[in-house]
Amino acid sequence: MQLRVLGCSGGIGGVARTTSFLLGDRVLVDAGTGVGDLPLDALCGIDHVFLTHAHFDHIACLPMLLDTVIGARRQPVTVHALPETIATLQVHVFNWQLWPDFSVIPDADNGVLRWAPIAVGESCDLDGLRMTALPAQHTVPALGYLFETADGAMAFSGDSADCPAFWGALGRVERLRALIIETAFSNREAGLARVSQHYAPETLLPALARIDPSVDVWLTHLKPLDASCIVAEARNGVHRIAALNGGQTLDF
Ligand SMILES: Nc1ncnc2c1ncn2[C@@H]1O[C@@H]2COP(=O)(O)O[C@H]2[C@H]1O
Repeated sequence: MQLRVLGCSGGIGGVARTTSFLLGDRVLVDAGTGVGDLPLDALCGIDHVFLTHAHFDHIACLPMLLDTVIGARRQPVTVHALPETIATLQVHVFNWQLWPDFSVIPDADNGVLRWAPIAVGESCDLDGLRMTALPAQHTVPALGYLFETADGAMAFSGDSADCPAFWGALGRVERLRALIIETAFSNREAGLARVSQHYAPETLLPALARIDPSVDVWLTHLKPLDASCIVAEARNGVHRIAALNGGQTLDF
């Protein structure tokens, strides 16, 4: 299966788009601003959205995606997320003030938006792709995800500060090919990384020591002003470590 990076930046400006990955044709992971670059037929083909958390940079395009595709959908778009994330979006986004409640549009029995609560450790099987919710540690309830096919597995941290349970879960994964790990801040912004619950290289490197050297490490959610500095600080001489880029594809 192919993962296509629609967006992976920790900010905006120029070609930067915020977090969203397309797995195959039907599954979206997060719905940041990168979703808006997809052609209309690709938008209409999205059946599942897996959200890591409710922050704006990860959900910005979800409301407009639903409004755009409603006329082409025979089945709802299923949005998988923690119950707390769903509650936040129901109260603060799909509240008829910021945006209409698409879970009851066109009518209450046939909403184009279907909420599907998911818990840490829970899996969802979709045509040869297994999605498993992984623990994360952020300022709001958050998840990472494990993507598995018959060929291999890839893990995504979502937005997170150091999370021993995440690394523990990865230790039990067979055929882990790649890790997409957020490293939002450089070491000189370590204080901000701490309060906003993100990695900086100084907190990432000790955790990475637990990961087999054969696993490719892709850094994501880099704050644009510090991106090159973050990558330089994160190189550990053990793993292949590089910044994820918008438009890039990864096979797993
Ligand atoms: N005190 C703070 N707590 C949380 N986020 C903050 C704070 N100050 C600045 N931020 C920024 O707000 C952003 C919200 O989204 P992120 O978690 O991706 O990254 C966060 C930081 O860049």
